[in-house]
Amino acid sequence: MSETRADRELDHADSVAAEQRYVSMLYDKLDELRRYNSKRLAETLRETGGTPQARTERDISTKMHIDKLSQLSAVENGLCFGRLDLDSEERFHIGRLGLFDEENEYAPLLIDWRAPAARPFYLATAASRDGVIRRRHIRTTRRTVTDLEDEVLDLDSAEQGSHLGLAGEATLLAALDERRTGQMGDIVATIQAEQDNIIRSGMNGVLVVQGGPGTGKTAVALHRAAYLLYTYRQQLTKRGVLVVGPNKTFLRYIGQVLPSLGETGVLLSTVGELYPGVAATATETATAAELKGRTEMVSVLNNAVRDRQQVPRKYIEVTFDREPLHIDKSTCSQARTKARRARKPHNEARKIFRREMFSALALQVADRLGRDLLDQRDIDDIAAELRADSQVCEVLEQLWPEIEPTTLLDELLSSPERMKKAARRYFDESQRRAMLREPGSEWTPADAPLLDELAELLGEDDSEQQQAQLRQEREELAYAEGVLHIMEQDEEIMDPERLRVSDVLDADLLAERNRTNSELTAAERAAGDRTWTFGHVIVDEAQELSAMAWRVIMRRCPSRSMTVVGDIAQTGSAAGASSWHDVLGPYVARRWRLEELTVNYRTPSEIMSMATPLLAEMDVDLSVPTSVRSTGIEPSLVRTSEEEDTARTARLAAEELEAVDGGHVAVLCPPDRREEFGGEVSELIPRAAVGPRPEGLEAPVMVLSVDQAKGLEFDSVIVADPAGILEQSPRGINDIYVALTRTTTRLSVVHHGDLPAPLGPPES
Ligand SMILES: Nc1ncnc2c1ncn2[C@@H]1O[C@H](COP(=O)(O)OP(=O)(O)OP(=O)(O)O)[C@@H](O)[C@H]1O
Repeated sequence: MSETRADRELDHADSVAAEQRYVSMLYDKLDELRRYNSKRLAETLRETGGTPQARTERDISTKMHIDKLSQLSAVENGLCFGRLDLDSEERFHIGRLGLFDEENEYAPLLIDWRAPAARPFYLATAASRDGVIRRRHIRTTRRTVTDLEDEVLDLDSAEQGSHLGLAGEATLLAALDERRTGQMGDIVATIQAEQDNIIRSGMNGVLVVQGGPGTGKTAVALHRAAYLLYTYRQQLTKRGVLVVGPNKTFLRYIGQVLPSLGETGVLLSTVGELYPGVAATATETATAAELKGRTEMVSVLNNAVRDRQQVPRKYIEVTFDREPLHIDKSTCSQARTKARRARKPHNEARKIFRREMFSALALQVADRLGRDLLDQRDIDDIAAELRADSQVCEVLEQLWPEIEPTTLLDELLSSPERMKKAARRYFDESQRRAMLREPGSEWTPADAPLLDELAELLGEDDSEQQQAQLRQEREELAYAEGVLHIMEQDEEIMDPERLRVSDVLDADLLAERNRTNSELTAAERAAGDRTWTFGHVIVDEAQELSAMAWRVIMRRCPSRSMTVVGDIAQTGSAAGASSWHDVLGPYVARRWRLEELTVNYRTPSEIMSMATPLLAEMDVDLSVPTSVRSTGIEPSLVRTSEEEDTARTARLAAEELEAVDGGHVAVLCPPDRREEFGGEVSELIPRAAVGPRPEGLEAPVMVLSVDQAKGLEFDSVIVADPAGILEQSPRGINDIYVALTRTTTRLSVVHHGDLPAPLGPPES
């Protein structure tokens, strides 16, 4: 007898009910663990005194319970999302962390998605089952099971399978159709096979992940960080993992993904922030940024440092011991050669220069007094007097000053003479002029790698350490506040009657305890330390980095255990990459491996049909990713007049905001018209955010230039004045390509005059 629809619905309801029982049991287990850790933490925090060793042990156990609690609170949503039924009649539930049954020989109740046993959940196909007969996707809202999707892996399904080989297609599409929230979410429940292979690729060496827009490169990179931390925990907790992103807005956009996977020990940073103590956020011309990003700058900076190691033309006369003393060319020249030969950074070699100078000058003074009458002790005394003499010291300071990276770079970039001396072999006059600026100007992102390079050439100094210390203290405080917050949340869930943690501890006190026990995670310590080297480095939007920025990153990762993620076709900055080989060759020759992602999860096929022809215009040999979704919504072309285009765009933004019903809209326009469009849009939609402010991600509408929207996505995108974008960008077509592919659903192009050629033929 054939199964009726009603039968199937009944079966489905039974299955949902059975899964609900299992999932509820898992949440009970989670609560039990939270209660246990919370109690243990409260106990350790209340203990005082004891031997230093007892204190250290207590601190370690405090830290352990805190980490465990934050991990347990991170997995609250979507704790369990899958089940595997195997040929062997075994059944495993898959989720965000591992849970075990202590009373039953630690049998697994829930398998961490990163464990080898969970792998078939992502990889098994009907053609290659790996012992799996059924894969079940379990959808939940809070603690309630809302739906199930079963994939029976048999030959029938192998024949009917999705043409893109997608696993859990309905669950995947449901996830992709959700409104965007302004924050990237994790994809742990719906990782696809090609993504899983990259996530679990071995840690050593450089892995390059090339993929078109929306192929999940960022998502994959972050899940890979979580996977590596799980698999190589010992190695990586010591040195930490660094994720480098293009700007602060992007970092804020991706900031919740790792915590939602229970990982907090990862440092997210821009290249600029890797130089602690300096906010490199000012803007400058694209030309200046591009020139500063070239490798020639290494020689320029080297010259600029050597230019601070002077010898007088003849001599400089000072009065010492009421007699004239000549600080002469030959003495200085010999001391300088010795100091340079030591091959130490300038500020460290300075000590050698001074030591040589004081000894030589002491001999000069001794000669004057009659050297035969003096023994070595007398000469040492003279040298000591010279060291204490302010006039002598002042001259030596002029000849070989102690100098900080910020001072040197500021003086170099604001002095045509210094620039000429250091850069004339590499940059012509107009290029040098393009880099010049007022003394004391704010730092730009392209300055940060130069400061970092200079820090290497000059050597460490105290001020940098002090800044690092300050920053660390701030972070400790923020961390402690976070801990209290987590503990309070847990208390709220479990035991409202108990003494609140904040009644016995405050954030300052907890930060103080952390400071003394120095049990910060590697990532937290690394944030304030320029010389920190990481266990693994992940670089996102890697195509945008200049040659100088790559040098900073490579210095942070001498092991070259790296994941480099990007899309050569999306390179927007003139200093960015046009081939991975050019970028990586200088550091690892050909020893890097390439993986490609081929499926576009973000941009619907209707929009890719408009974006794809642009690839042909770029000088890149890349295939177009295939869209998973089509929405039936064609891109809309809105022709307007030059005078009207801002007002029309603003009206359209308001209409789109209604259409996306609680979703997010972006207006992407040429950089120099951002304020103009921003002003008009804000008048109509006061909550709109103009420019790349991280908190702008929460606004319903953002007005951005294309480079500021890199890596982000929106429910609706309006590309305003495409001709202006093409004209103003060093890689205009790439920018239009990026702009068109930021949308998950709706796209409009507002143009005056004919639509620029790459977007289609002129309208009749
Ligand atoms: N397996 C998946 N399951 C669910 N969503 C996914 C999956 N893979 C990617 N996505 C979603 O697709 C969108 C694009 O992902 P992501 O931003 O990582 O792509 P990208 O390759 O970095 O894009 P771009 O280079 O254009 O910035 C995101 O919303 C992401 O959550």
